[in-house]
Amino acid sequence: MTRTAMSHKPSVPKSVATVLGAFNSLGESFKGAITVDANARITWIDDRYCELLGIAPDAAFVGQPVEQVIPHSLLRRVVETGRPILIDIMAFDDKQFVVCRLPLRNEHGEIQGAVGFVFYEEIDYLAPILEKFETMQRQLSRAQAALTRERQAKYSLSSFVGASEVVRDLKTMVRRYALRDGAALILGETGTGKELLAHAIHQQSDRADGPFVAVNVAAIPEALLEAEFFGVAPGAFTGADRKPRKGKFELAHGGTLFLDEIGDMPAALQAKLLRALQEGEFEPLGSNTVKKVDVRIIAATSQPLEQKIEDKSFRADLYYRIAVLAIHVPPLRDRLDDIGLIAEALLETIPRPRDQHGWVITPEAIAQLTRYRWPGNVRELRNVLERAAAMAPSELIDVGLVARSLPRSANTDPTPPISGDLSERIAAAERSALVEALATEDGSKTAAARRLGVSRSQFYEKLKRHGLD
Ligand SMILES: Nc1ncnc2c1ncn2[C@@H]1O[C@H](COP(=O)(O)OP(=O)(O)OP(=O)(O)O)[C@@H](O)[C@H]1O
Repeated sequence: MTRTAMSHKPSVPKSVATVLGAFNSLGESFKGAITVDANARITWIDDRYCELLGIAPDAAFVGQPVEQVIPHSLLRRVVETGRPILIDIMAFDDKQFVVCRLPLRNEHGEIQGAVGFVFYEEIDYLAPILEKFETMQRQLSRAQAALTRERQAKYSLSSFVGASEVVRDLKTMVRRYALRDGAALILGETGTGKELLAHAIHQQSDRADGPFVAVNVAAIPEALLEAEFFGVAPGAFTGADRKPRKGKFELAHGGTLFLDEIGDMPAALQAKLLRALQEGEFEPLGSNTVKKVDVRIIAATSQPLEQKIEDKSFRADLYYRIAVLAIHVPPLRDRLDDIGLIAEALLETIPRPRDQHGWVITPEAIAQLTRYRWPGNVRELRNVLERAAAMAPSELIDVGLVARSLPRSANTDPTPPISGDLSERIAAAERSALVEALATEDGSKTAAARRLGVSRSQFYEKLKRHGLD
């Protein structure tokens, strides 16, 4: 139907007239009706509804999209889905009305349009429905507020504990990258704090007020990944799971999408992600219309992506797109100076027995922690401390407790705790450095010597002196 100004008053469609007669008998409670055509353009509005909407009955509304006259109308949904909305509540000013929307079909069952009826009911039997509606509205806004809080970044840069030089450099880089809006890639072993840094980048960026949405690519079954990322359009599936839902991309609109373990992303999804990054748009599953989004991607991986590019399991073009801002998080064994600070910060978060003030970790216990290689990094450190805390008879975490909480392999190193006079302490520190360098370099003496800045022969001589050869 074309948009025509109304020169004469349109008449009630025949199919509506009978129902209208019945509703008219409700008297004051019936507030009117409206009909639209198959394109959701208004074909008729009854006088009482015009009055309610505050428009003149002879206004030029015929032919206009229904939302232009009634912004929250759902009649378009009824013509598009062919499904009635038998009962609903719609607000006008400070009053709430009960509305009923039905599709109108021709004799072949084809959708011709829809009709909406409006009731205002002060009599008692609608009060429970309205009350329930208001309660649900309240619960919904509480749940939405909780969800918004949940989607805010949980950590700031100060949550990443550490004062060593590598960590200070890392934080400087994170601050710099936070101010740029491009995709970023965080690389590092498992448990090094990559997710924590992604939160921090978001929190320091102009997107801090927007959502922070995290997806662990490796944790989602491949068959569900696309729907999880890009959402599902209405009617995309005919099976049980046919509910339309938003994907993480859309949920992150205006904010940051953190893709953990991006190296595990299947090839087909990599192509879609690349397009979404390049064009800022994507198609939900089962839809042929594109959605535009404004999302910053921060990806993380503990796998060597270059190797995956070589064996063709990761797209080079996607890698170059996300690796423009690349951050390498060093493993914990490369920042052992920070272990005391990190351990103390982690202990603060471990519940302590009721009558204690707080955990106290002894210097010897910290020294013991620095002798381990930490393949699971800070996450493993937390586990070890939790184990020690669980065994502790008091608030004191001492070297014995730590030794018992470390994996058995860690305790095979017979390095004594650092104590005694200065020469003994220097000797113990040297021994510890030798063990540590060897562990970091996977037993390679040449690399360990280089790491410590001594010649190979000096290194061998020291190993011998400490009984480590
Ligand atoms: N420097 C740090 N200071 C304090 N806590 C840290 C630090 N680094 C990591 N953590 C804590 O260690 C745990 C693991 O960190 P996170 O999940 O960020 O690591 P990740 O590198 O993303 O791990 P994965 O690769 O396995 O996903 C978290 O509880 C985190 O809060």
